[in-house]
Amino acid sequence: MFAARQVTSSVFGAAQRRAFSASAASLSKVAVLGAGGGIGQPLSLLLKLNPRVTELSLFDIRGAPGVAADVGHVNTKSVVTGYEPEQNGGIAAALKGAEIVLIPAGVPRKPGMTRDDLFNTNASIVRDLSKSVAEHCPNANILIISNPVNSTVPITAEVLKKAGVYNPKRLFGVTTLDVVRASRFISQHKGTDPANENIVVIGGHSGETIVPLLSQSGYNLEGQALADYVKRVQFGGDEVVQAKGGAGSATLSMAMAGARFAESLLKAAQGEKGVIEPSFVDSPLFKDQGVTYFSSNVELGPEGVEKIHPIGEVTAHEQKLIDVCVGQLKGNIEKGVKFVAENP
Ligand SMILES: NC(=O)C1=CN([C@@H]2O[C@H](COP(=O)(O)OP(=O)(O)OC[C@H]3O[C@@H](n4cnc5c(N)ncnc54)[C@H](O)[C@@H]3O)[C@@H](O)[C@H]2O)C=CC1
Ligand SMILES: O=C([O-])CC(=O)C(=O)O
Repeated sequence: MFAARQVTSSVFGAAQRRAFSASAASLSKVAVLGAGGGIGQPLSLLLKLNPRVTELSLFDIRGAPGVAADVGHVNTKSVVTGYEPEQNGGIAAALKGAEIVLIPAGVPRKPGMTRDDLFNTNASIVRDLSKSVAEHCPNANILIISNPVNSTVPITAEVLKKAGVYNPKRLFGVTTLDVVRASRFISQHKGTDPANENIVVIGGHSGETIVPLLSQSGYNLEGQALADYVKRVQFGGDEVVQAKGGAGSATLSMAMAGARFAESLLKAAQGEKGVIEPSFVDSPLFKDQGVTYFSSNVELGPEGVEKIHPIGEVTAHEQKLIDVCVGQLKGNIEKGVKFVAENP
């Protein structure tokens, strides 16, 4: 459905659905926590369209059963169930047997806010949902969408560690949207087909922690053009927040990015080789500088993270961006770890 490098109109292709359902013998339950929200709804729809998903479990503190009833009428085979805390067995039933759990639960930004301004509300939401994951589906792949991702991923890791079920290969901060944007923006600049662009983006998921490595795709923008491009990738989220004027942040492009990541995990779980996605994971790349999580290209396999790719060659300008990123990330990660230590 979604190629890691491109999305095609084959999302609706009957022939492809038949081919997948023949090959996708395994049962794949996918759960969305926060399914009633701006991201959760279109994400649920895209997952319903994915023939690799056999069961779709939609949980929210409000609204998920309605979304499930609606999405459940789409004529694909997967079974959809909606859950609220006191309905259909609540979060325990929603999570039981899940292979992938996507978490877009939490508040979005309004103009003038940074992602870190969401910490006070979203940290406890992610902590509590992570406790439920630890209890009900500790072996699932966990995809954290809720912001600030640079801190919410460490929060989930700390919760899983406390529960004795932390598997660094199965925890992913979703930074796919940064690559989607970086690829789209360069295609607009150069007049190329965005489907053929796959700009490497590393670091984290907020402002200056987002580092596009344009040189690795053979592009050499310079001066103001380079500065403008980097700024647009780093602050692409703000562009949407401003345009929505208080009604939230990116939801549709994020749903596409989340669905693409889930599709890549399912492909890898079903034996496909060479599936690569960028993701914010427990990473050795900058551990010597105290940065325990970092986003870079990650090869996925049946066990989750199979290989973390090295950063590779960078220009002097990109190195400066990385230095700024690493300094900021360290603080974001420590904030998440400290939160769980002080608020278990
Ligand atoms: N990683 C990324 O690239 C991106 C992340 N985001 C983040 O995703 C999050 C969600 O954004 P939207 O969907 O636009 O927000 P939204 O407010 O439209 O939806 C959030 C949903 O979460 C639900 N929720 C709240 N607490 C919950 C709990 N304890 N359990 C289950 N559900 C709960 C709400 O009821 C609501 O339906 C935000 O934190 C936003 O910043 C947004 C865009 C991109
Ligand atoms: O900007 C935001 O707050 C939402 C987000 O993470 C993005 O769009 O990349």
